[in-house]
Amino acid sequence: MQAELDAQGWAMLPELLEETECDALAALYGPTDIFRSHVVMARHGFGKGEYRYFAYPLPPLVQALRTALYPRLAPIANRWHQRMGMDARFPDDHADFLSHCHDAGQRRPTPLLLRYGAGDYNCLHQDLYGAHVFPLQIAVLLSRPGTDFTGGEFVLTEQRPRMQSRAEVVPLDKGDAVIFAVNARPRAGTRGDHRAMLRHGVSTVRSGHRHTLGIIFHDAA
Ligand SMILES: O=C(O)CCC(=O)C(=O)O
Ligand SMILES: [Fe+2]
Repeated sequence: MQAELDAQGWAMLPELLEETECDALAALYGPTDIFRSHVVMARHGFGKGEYRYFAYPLPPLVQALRTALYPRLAPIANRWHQRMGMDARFPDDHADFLSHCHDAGQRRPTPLLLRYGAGDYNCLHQDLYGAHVFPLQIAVLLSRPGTDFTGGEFVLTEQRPRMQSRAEVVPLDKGDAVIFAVNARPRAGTRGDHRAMLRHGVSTVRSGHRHTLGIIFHDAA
């Protein structure tokens, strides 16, 4: 996972969740008070489809994933920041990082559930919610491609300084996760490291329904 992240700025985590866990998470989607807000993407020009940010306390599985994945990523995040000449460093424990976010006024939870139907899509974007940014995030596909939906591929683009963008499609199956750079990643070049900028999005869903769980490690202002 670490070698792939360093080489391409993203890596797959196959079979992160069981089928039943995916179904249970997708079934949470709806107008209940386990969510703090509801975003209809077309209203903001973000695409078409909708999502809801979880409220605190997060559902136990989401909380457990966020807490358990963070310490595996923090050393990579620290190495990336060093290579990119960025000052921020990340503690080993997610609770410690969150208290820095909270002290800086970034107090609102960012894990989210997304829901797409036929014709929906998610424009290329970056999930930045304030000055504190943990440079890696995770998305888990909760639906089965080819069965629950068609189209709707997870897309990443990378832009190097003064160069054209390159796109990759991440071949996720139900329960698979992708770890990817939130904004910049270090890229080794002939004259040392430089920053490449990543964006992510979802191509148009052709049929059916597609659900995703997003885990972002910084909280929002
Ligand atoms: O639905 C997707 O696969 C993308 C979700 C997303 O933008 C995110 O998790 O930040
Ligand atoms: Fe996103």
